[in-house]
Amino acid sequence: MSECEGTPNHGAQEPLLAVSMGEPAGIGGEIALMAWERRAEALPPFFIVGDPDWLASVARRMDLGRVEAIDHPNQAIDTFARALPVLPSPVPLARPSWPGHGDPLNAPAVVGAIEHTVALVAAGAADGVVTLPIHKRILLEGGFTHPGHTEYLGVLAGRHWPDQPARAVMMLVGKGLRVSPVTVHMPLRRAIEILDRDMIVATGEVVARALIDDLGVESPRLVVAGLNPHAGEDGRLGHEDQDIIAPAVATLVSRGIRVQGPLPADTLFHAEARAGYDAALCMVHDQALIPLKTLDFHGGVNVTLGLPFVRTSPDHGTAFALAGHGGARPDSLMAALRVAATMTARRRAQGRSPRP
Ligand SMILES: NC(=O)c1ccc[n+]([C@@H]2O[C@H](COP(=O)([O-])OP(=O)(O)OC[C@H]3O[C@@H](n4cnc5c(N)ncnc54)[C@H](O)[C@@H]3O)[C@@H](O)[C@H]2O)c1
Ligand SMILES: N[C@H](C(=O)O)[C@H](O)COP(=O)(O)O
Repeated sequence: MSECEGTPNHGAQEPLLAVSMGEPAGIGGEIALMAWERRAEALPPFFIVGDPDWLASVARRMDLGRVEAIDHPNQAIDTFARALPVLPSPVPLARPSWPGHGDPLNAPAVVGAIEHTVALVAAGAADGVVTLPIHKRILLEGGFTHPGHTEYLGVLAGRHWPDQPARAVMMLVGKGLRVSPVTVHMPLRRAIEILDRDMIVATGEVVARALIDDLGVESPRLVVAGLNPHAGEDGRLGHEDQDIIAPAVATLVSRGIRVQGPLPADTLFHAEARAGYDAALCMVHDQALIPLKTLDFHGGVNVTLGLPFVRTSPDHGTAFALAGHGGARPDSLMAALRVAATMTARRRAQGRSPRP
């Protein structure tokens, strides 16, 4: 497992990462400033896409870092040496933001920053996207219609790269573990209702491809978790394992992917089990994210696979209770920046980077 320890390639062209501002009332601003203060710890240069006044006020309140507005991403690398660069997003905040008090009226600015960040990468102005956490309920109350970044980034990929079919797949990576949920942000009851063979096969194919191309695993070994207790106990504790998951695994095997399953999920994540595979496909969100966040909450990184561009994120959310109080740790964001830099360097070496 190398993603979280990987150092960026400071070669001829340094990776430059565009970071969307996320929820302004959350901890995103302060962890970005903390990460900038620790830029000497093998962090790639990055700039925030968002509201410069908002970030400057976070910096003043928390006595953290320095902020400098830039007009174009090509100023970011020079600026990064003396201040955290902020490129104004085309959609300004509607109202001033207070730590811990998200405002749905600011949702268009939060979403606008995500959109602009992807547009910059599509235009070749940055290598990859890192997103600061959004607050999903507040965005939904503000009119956003997508349940998370992962789903929306799939839509934006189609908008900017119409000739490159994308299937956005969530993967969380942390020390010794990579997990991908097949169903993501939806009620558990609905996830079980819609789970089908095609979804598992499509997710498995994206994961296997990305492990090779983006994460440097030459011959990936996948495992697929069962859905029911003990993977259904041969149909006595539920039918999905036999009727849906086993046929999906057979299809993946027939397509040349090294994969086993369905395996009982309760015994899939202990140390010896983890040593036996490179990524686990899980059937529902929490089946994947609980083990990852338990093992490596502060080092975990959320990566979106299957896109024409690199996107990573810290594995945590807006942590409203911490915002403005100084207790937030920047570790997961720093890991996300390093993983994005490693992935973009790899894509550049393969001739797959949008940045010339
Ligand atoms: N990438 C993202 O945009 C993302 C990821 C996860 C959750 N979220 C969203 O964030 C919101 C809040 O979610 P939540 O409360 O379930 O999870 P959370 O990750 O915000 O907080 C969970 C716990 O971890 C702590 N914590 C989180 N980040 C920390 C950090 N950097 N340093 C120290 N402690 C930290 C919090 O104080 C809290 O106790 C929700 O709307 C959720 O959807 C967004
Ligand atoms: N499920 C993710 C997690 O808990 O880390 C989180 O909601 C972020 O998802 P997006 O990156 O799709 O917003």
